[in-house]
Amino acid sequence: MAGTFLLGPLEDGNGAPHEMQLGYVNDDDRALLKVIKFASPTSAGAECIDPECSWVEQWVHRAGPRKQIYYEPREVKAAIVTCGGLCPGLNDVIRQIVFTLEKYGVKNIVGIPFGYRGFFDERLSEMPLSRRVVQNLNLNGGSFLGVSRGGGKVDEIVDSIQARGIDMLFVLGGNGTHAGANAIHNECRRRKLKVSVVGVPKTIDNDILLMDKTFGFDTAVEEAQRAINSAYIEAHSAYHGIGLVKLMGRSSGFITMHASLSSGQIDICLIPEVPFKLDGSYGVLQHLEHLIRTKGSAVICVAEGAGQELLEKSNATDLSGNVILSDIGVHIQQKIKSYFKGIGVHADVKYIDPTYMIRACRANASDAILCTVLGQNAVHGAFAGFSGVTTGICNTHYVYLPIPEVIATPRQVNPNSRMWHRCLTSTGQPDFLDEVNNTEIADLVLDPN
Ligand SMILES: Nc1ncnc2c1ncn2[C@@H]1O[C@H](COP(=O)(O)OP(=O)(O)OP(=O)(O)O)[C@@H](O)[C@H]1O
Ligand SMILES: O=P(O)(O)OC[C@H]1O[C@](O)(CO)[C@@H](O)[C@@H]1O
Ligand SMILES: [Mg+2]
Repeated sequence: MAGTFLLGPLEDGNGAPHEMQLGYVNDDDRALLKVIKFASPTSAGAECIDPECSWVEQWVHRAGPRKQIYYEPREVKAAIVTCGGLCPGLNDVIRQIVFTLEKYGVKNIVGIPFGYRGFFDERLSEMPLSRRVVQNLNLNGGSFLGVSRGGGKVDEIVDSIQARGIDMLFVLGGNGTHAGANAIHNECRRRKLKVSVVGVPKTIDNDILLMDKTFGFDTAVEEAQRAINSAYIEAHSAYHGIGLVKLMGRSSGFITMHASLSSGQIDICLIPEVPFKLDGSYGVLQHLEHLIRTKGSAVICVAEGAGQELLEKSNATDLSGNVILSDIGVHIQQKIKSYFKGIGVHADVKYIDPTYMIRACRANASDAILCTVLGQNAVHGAFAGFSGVTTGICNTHYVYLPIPEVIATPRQVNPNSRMWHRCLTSTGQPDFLDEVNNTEIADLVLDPN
């Protein structure tokens, strides 16, 4: 059921609509996924398939509107769902999906409330969406539709999709949400349902593979700097002041690394990807003592997933099965206090945990643009007949990627990358490991993951 997509209500000189001849993406357009040819596996940030670092060209579908579309817009029912934790820009993406669907001529657009839960909790009703409803959503953080974790069997969700007559499902979420979206896509295929399931990756953690970044990340970094700046001011205004800021990042330290770099106020940056020890020689506490004795103050930025091996495990999980982490921020705060008490040196520790404040704010300008492009491309992808894909930006180009490829593992900071080395140069911190563990660094350097 292919048709022609008119690019908006453009008018000729006489006020009559006309068809845009340019501006479409050709189905065979591709973007190159990797753009560096590494000469050696030891080269900074290298990702190699063999010791020679053989060059493998990997191409992905270019995103954007196609001249031929797969659905008849007036017959389409489209649904949007937002799952997982909050992220700046969710409302911007919802808004752009609705705008773009309406441009195609889709009339039947609904929001599924509170994540996947909205598909199976009978107390929750779908929300009709239109330009009028979503017009000002971008002015606020959060999700207009609500979010949730956990629950819902894929079978039941697909039963619900079938019963509601949904043709296009736009799924905004992180790794877990995308795993769900892929399972929904597979089940729809198994039942031979003509449903396009298209993802838009959402995560302040920036932990989705293959993409330059995910929406919400820039805003999170910018907001994190406010907390870092407060910690810096507190630390520098106190006698032997130590500021400690904990930021989100369950398994990836991107927010912590980028906020540390951009603020320029961090002396010690701790992320999940790089092991460290607190006690003993080469430990964080000893370096902190050195900073207090030489500079008089210090600021530490730690990702929530860092140093988990130093803490007692709770083994508890959230509703989605994600491990509930022990609080590394509180732990470090206590360790600093008792260390300085033990050596008889005054230390004034101020601990700031801005995590939810960072996640709940509205998107900044650069994320607002990214959300606009991703939201619009999600709709173009569905109309092109794609399913089981997600939208992203790779090497500055907008593309569609198969969901399994981007969620195979969480994307992590490569400790051998130039960016981590820039961070170390900026903070001036040493490696917080003793000689025995220094072999672990060598392992990390050679491991592209
Ligand atoms: N493997 C899976 N198959 C089907 N559904 C899943 C799977 N993993 C997670 N989900 C569902 O996806 C939704 C979101 O998952 P989760 O809470 O892990 O958030 P997320 O999308 O990873 O976002 P965040 O980055 O905020 O953690 C939940 O409703 C969860 O039940
Ligand atoms: O407290 P919640 O809502 O489960 O979310 C916390 C999680 O959200 C994330 O930011 C991902 O969205 C993780 O880094 C963090 O562990
Ligand atoms: Mg997740």
